[in-house]
Amino acid sequence: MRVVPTVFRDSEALGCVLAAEIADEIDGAARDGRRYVLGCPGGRSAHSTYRALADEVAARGLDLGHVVIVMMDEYVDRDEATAGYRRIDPELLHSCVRFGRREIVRRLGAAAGPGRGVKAEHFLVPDPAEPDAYDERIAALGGIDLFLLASGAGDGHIAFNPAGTAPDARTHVVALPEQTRKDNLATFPSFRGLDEVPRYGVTVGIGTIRERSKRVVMVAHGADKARAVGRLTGAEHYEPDWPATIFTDCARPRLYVDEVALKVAAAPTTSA
Ligand SMILES: N[C@@H]1[C@@H](O)[C@H](O)[C@@H](COP(=O)(O)O)O[C@@H]1O
Repeated sequence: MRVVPTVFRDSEALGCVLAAEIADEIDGAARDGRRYVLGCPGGRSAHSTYRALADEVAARGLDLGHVVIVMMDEYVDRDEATAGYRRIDPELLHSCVRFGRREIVRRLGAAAGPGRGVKAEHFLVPDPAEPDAYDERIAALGGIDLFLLASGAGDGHIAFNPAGTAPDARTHVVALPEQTRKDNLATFPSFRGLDEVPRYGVTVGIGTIRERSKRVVMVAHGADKARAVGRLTGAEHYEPDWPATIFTDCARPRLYVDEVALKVAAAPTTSA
């Protein structure tokens, strides 16, 4: 279905509203004695939400012992000798594991207080050595209560699913297209050039996102996401050349954008 965007003044305002929604859901799950499973991207899109969520956790005195964080992807190295894959060193500045530990788990843990943060065993990352296990784990958790989603700026990748991904794809290893790797230069400014961006990733599949999410919020802000916002607002169903459009086929989809991204998306294009 076509999703009408909810428009915010800027990424900070967006993050505050989305964080309050997540805090309500975390609180509601705790009262019902349920776990709460949050799907998370690395990168810039949800950063303001993670920051604002820490403020909510502190202000409300939330205990996060029932919260499970499901990271959507990670870069991997290919071992040419064995043709096997393994996650990159989690200490590298562009590691999604590093991002998740610092910007989500540690930040929320500091806000919650000692013994009240997300438990170490509740921080999940796909393993390229056994990608199927990630789907099984997510299914065993009962699915994902809320999957926060982001779109690649230049090619519409979602998690690391490239253009042309089958709509029923499960967690899998991908060779990253050049445009995805270029997009990631902006996502992780620690990269000094394209050669430093890894060539492989492990990612939740598009089918995993669609079938296992109870609701999704696609987040896009900033002028460089204008093309993404144009595609995301224009799609009724999954369009394989812009994989992030899968969010339109997910349960209870929402699209949160900022004024700049929407304004640039709506501006007439000029030709030379
Ligand atoms: N591996 C990350 C994804 O997890 C993220 O969703 C995407 C968008 O990042 P940004 O929000 O910075 O544009 O970038 C990378 O591909």
